[in-house]
Amino acid sequence: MSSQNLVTVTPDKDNDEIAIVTMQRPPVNSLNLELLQALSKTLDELSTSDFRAMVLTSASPTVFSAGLDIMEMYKPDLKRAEQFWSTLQDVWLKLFESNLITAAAINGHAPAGGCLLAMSCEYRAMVSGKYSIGLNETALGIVAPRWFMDCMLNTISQREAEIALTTGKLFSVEEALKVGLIDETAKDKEDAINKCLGFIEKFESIPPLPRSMTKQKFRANGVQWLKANKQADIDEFVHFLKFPQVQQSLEMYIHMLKSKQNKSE
Ligand SMILES: CCCCCCCCCCC/C=C/C(=O)SCCNC(=O)CCNC(=O)[C@H](O)C(C)(C)COP(=O)(O)OP(=O)(O)OC[C@H]1O[C@@H](n2cnc3c(N)ncnc32)[C@H](O)[C@@H]1OP(=O)(O)O
Repeated sequence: MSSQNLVTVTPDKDNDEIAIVTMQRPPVNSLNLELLQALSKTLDELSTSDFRAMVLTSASPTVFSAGLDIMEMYKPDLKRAEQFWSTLQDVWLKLFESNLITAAAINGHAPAGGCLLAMSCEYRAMVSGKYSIGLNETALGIVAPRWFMDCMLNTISQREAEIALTTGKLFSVEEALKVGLIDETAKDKEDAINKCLGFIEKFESIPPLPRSMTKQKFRANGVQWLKANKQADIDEFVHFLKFPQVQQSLEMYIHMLKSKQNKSE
């Protein structure tokens, strides 16, 4: 699949000022360099378009996004790893600070980088079911970067965030609702999108510029550090990938994912 098709943008059927942005990298929308590049390009295009709002969702029936593609971190080509991390930083900054009203219709699992994308939006409706969402990096033997943490702190309390991150917690849909990691539950994807549209409607009579400036001021603390330390953050990521223990943890995690599949056959 060409990178152009990894993300689609379609106007909402009832309101052409709202973009439905769909990630479609089967099987689980894991965020590899190409999907991140497609998201980055989409966010650039949206920022200069007539759309005033976007709903981020997924074409998978059970997964919003499985987070970063682990294969980008396992025995990586270091030049590509740099580009990968830099593109992830850009996607996060563009989404977190977007002038548009942003909402996530979380139609399935959203671990780690998937949770980051959802938390970067202003509103989250998640389909009920046996899905999970959270920053589970420590469970993989890796450490969520500071800006992932800042993003979670913009969403739930510091105490809940610290416990969740140190334990690598993946919240069930009910737990996520209880701590405020999501705003609403939905019965299916269409319902989740409708709930996001309901949130977007609240801004019908609010002028866009003061709205987006207010949002960006609220979010400024979280982004300042990354903007000032972009290269240092890339260097740290690449350095981190060189640790044998990190590679070993990733290898074990990949085996675990594959054996999980064998068990259910
Ligand atoms: C000191 C400070 C230093 C800081 C430096 C930075 C350090 C690095 C920090 C990096 C931050 C990382 C963020 C991340 O996002 S890591 C990724 C975390 N993701 C996960 O843990 C999710 C893993 N996946 C799952 O749990 C399940 O796949 C899921 C529940 C999402 C769906 O389950 P389902 O049963 O539907 O699907 P399968 O498990 O059978 O998966 C289908 C195939 O997809 C492959 N897969 C799944 N997830 C990933 C992934 N994240 N990356 C790559 N590939 C993935 C899976 O292996 C199956 O593949 P095959 O069909 O080939 O077997």
